[in-house]
Amino acid sequence: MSSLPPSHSPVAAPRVGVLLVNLGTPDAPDAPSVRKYLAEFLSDRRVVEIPPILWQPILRGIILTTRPKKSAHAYQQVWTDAGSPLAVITRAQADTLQATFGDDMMVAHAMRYGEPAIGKTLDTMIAAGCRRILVAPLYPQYCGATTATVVDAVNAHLATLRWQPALRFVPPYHDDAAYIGALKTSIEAGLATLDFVPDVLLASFHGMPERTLHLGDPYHCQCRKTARLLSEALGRPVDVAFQSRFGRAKWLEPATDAVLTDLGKAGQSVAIFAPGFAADCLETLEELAIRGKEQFTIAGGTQFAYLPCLNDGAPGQKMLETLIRRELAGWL
Ligand SMILES: C=CC1=C(C)c2cc3[nH]c(cc4nc(cc5[nH]c(cc1n2)c(C)c5CCC(=O)O)C(CCC(=O)O)=C4C)c(C)c3C=C
Ligand SMILES: [Fe+2]
Ligand SMILES: [Fe+2]
Repeated sequence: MSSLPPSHSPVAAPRVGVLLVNLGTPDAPDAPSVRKYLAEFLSDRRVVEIPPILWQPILRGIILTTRPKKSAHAYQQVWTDAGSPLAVITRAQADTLQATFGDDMMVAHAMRYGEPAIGKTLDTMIAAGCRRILVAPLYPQYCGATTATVVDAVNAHLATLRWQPALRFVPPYHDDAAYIGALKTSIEAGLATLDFVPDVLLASFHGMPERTLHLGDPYHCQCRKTARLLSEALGRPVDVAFQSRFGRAKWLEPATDAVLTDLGKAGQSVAIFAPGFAADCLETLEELAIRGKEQFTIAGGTQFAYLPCLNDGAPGQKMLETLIRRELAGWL
């Protein structure tokens, strides 16, 4: 540092950085905060592929005037003293990895929508000396609406920089032995706490418009492959359903709510879990554990269990460490 001319901007010692990225969540469980979040999320052309000239009037005129109040009510059911579950858990995942890797490496987290924003977090990492950054989109199954939009946002920020860091991305891990093994351990631990043996194990993945499958998005096939490998690892069948339908288009089927209703009517017991979510969030805690249970019970079902996501538990953290160490080869 001492050899730099006085006019030279300060240069931190070089480090490797890891950036975990998840979807994002509102700042508070109230309608204005949810509106701000949904406006950013649903304006992403990777998420809603309708041309903006047609979509923006629908978004601004209908969706953002009606949905925020309803969604805020849903967020209130799952909000914690520390904040939105997705934010709390993602932060804990990054903090635990930071402790694992130690101070030679910097572990940060960011959200694709809302805070902490990807651009600002990359700036902080670069200012701290991260000249090599590994970005880990926390989506096991690749999807244009999730993984690709993270890659787009990171690259868009790099396009604004004079001095770019070297960049790598953790690839989708839907069939990785470390991921399947972590799911198996976590699901078996969850099943061991139940006072019944479920007739059906149901893996619920976030849905997508069906047309994305026909357009070549590998998401559907990767969800199916995860379920098949998990079924082989557990040594028993795993059924698949897709949740959280949004809008009027046809989405991937079968729909989770319809499957739960059918299982309730048939008098079958169920343990449901969401392997596509790295962290519990609105879509798992409210849609599955609360509303899904209601749908199942109203249909006549009696034995229902929701098993948590990998979150910041030991199996999930070990898996993230394994994936990250592998992708850092030659950098550490
Ligand atoms: C895990 C993968 C996800 C895919 C694929 C995905 C696609 C997708 N989602 C919407 C619309 C909404 N999703 C919402 C919440 C939400 N979605 C994911 C993940 C995926 N989405 C997560 C982790 C969350 C939870 C965020 C949280 O704060 O806990 C919402 C907001 C909530 C609501 O108003 O219902 C919407 C809207 C679309 C349209 C889409 C693909 C086209
Ligand atoms: Fe979603
Ligand atoms: Fe498929």
